[in-house]
Amino acid sequence: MTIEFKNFSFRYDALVNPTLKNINLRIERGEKVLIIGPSGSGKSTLGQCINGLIPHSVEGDVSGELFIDGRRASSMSLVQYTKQVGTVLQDTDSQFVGLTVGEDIAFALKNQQVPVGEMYPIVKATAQMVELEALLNHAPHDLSGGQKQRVSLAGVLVDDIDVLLFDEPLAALDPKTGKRTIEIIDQLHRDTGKTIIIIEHRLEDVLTKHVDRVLLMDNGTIVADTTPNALMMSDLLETHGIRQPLYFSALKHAGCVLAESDSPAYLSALPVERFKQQLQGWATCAGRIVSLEKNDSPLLIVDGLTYSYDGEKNALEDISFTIHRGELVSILGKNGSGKSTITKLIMGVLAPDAGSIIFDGQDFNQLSIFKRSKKVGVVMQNPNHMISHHMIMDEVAFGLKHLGLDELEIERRCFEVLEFCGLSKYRHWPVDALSYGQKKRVTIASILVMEPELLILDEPTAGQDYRNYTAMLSFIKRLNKERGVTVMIISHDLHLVLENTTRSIVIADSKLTADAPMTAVFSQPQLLDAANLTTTSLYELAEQANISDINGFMQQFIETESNAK
Ligand SMILES: Nc1ncnc2c1ncn2[C@@H]1O[C@H](COP(=O)(O)OP(=O)(O)OP(=O)(O)O)[C@@H](O)[C@H]1O
Ligand SMILES: Nc1ncnc2c1ncn2[C@@H]1O[C@H](COP(=O)(O)OP(=O)(O)OP(=O)(O)O)[C@@H](O)[C@H]1O
Repeated sequence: MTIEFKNFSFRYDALVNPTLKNINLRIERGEKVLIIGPSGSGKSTLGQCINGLIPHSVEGDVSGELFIDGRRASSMSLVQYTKQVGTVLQDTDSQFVGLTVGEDIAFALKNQQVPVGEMYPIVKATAQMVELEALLNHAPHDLSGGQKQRVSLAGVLVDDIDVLLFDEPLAALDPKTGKRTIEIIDQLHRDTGKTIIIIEHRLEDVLTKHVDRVLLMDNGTIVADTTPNALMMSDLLETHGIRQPLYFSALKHAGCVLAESDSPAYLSALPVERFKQQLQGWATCAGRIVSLEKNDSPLLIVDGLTYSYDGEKNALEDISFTIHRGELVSILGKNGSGKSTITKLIMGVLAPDAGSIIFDGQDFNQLSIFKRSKKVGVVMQNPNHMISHHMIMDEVAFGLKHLGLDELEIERRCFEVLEFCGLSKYRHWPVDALSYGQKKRVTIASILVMEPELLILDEPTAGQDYRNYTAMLSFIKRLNKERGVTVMIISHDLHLVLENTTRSIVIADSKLTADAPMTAVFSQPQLLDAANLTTTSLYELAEQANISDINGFMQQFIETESNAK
């Protein structure tokens, strides 16, 4: 099945200017295409044109033509689209139709009129692919963020359709599941010859497997349509604010000169042997040992925390850790290991079955949710779960209004935070008119504006492009350094954790498995494996180049990068 856009433009009804401008693009049957680009550049909008949500569910003006398999898309019904294009959306919550995980996966099979007797083994095998078999009888809405994403992934894997569209499939997945997902998609592509379209910010993770073409979007247009290797050799990533893969940056820092024929887009294919000496030379400049500064000022002491949702299986088991004033700590772990549950217990949304939470010397279990929320600000994973106002400014100002501050002060603080979060030009916009990544920044702004003592960020960079990611992290770091806000980041983003936090707390299968400086965590493959984390491409590069002090190599990289900013 071919997809062809001819002089295609689209303008959302709510907006004055078109979001897609004069798109000319042909995707052949069986191609595997990656779409990258800054937040708000129009990637999801293009995806929605391919799966028919535009014009069937979203209103706006279309001009030009879109042909699906030679057929004019404007004459197709939504049902006709869904028979040809399967989608995994960025916001999985809006995608569930079944009461249980099993039903949800089976839904596509029902549509394909597969006999009930044949459904069960197919559902089970698909659930196994994405490690969901133990959750088949659970309600999708009771799952963790990453587990939900696996359910929608399984839903399209069983679909017998020609084109599979993945809109940020990795955003909520733990690194190992993310890697596995890319492998599954690749296998599916090779076995079935389906057309695969992946929209993703995590370029490096998608490129662990072959991709035929990369489309780079910016400001509603396709600014490059090229191969991954050619992309890497160009300055397009830098120009459009997209992060290069870590190993690629490290090679450049070490002065290695790469050519397109070296397959720079794929670490597995790179002739690392040739660069060994240079990398080793660069690594020996490092040789620092990172140790944490002693900090004797505990802010949050979690002791023996245990919680079960169903009274049978513990979602958290005897978790103890201390966060000191002024620290920037990360919490890492598998999907469903209990990370968000810790936040819910700290905030008082859930009460622990056992254990205590002491904040600034006070027993938090004795305080109301409201009192806790004045001290601890939480930014949840899914922005659509947090936003309750129609207009952006109202959303950000809400908490301050509740505190009874005067209008001018509210406006000043909101503006400052919106500016920091790269949102000031949108402040009078409705929230609905924002992309997912932009909405995420609104939720961060609405919490930051309250100036909490402890800020808990659940996946702050999911769905963010590198420019916004860097701006936001430098804001968080400034808050941390200059205003002394203590920060706890729950994340699957290993780059973020490695480069921005000093200590990592690792949870695996409801238990705490490590609490150590992050470079120490990242140089222990076994520990990472148990928590479904992966080694980063920096680690892999260092290993392939026989570098003995991998910890030092990573530290050297982090310092070089932060000096370059
Ligand atoms: N439902 C909508 N109504 C009005 N405008 C919208 C709507 N959805 C998106 N937009 C606008 O279209 C622009 C592009 O959004 P889109 O979701 O396609 O970007 P994206 O490249 O996928 O971004 P991200 O990486 O942040 O998800 C956004 O700046 C936003 O203003
Ligand atoms: N409301 C709920 N009802 C029942 N079980 C739940 C509920 N919320 C979460 N769980 C279960 O508790 C466990 C821990 O979930 P939690 O959301 O804390 O995981 P997480 O580490 O934050 O995962 P992710 O990385 O996917 O966000 C999971 O197995 C999940 O299925």
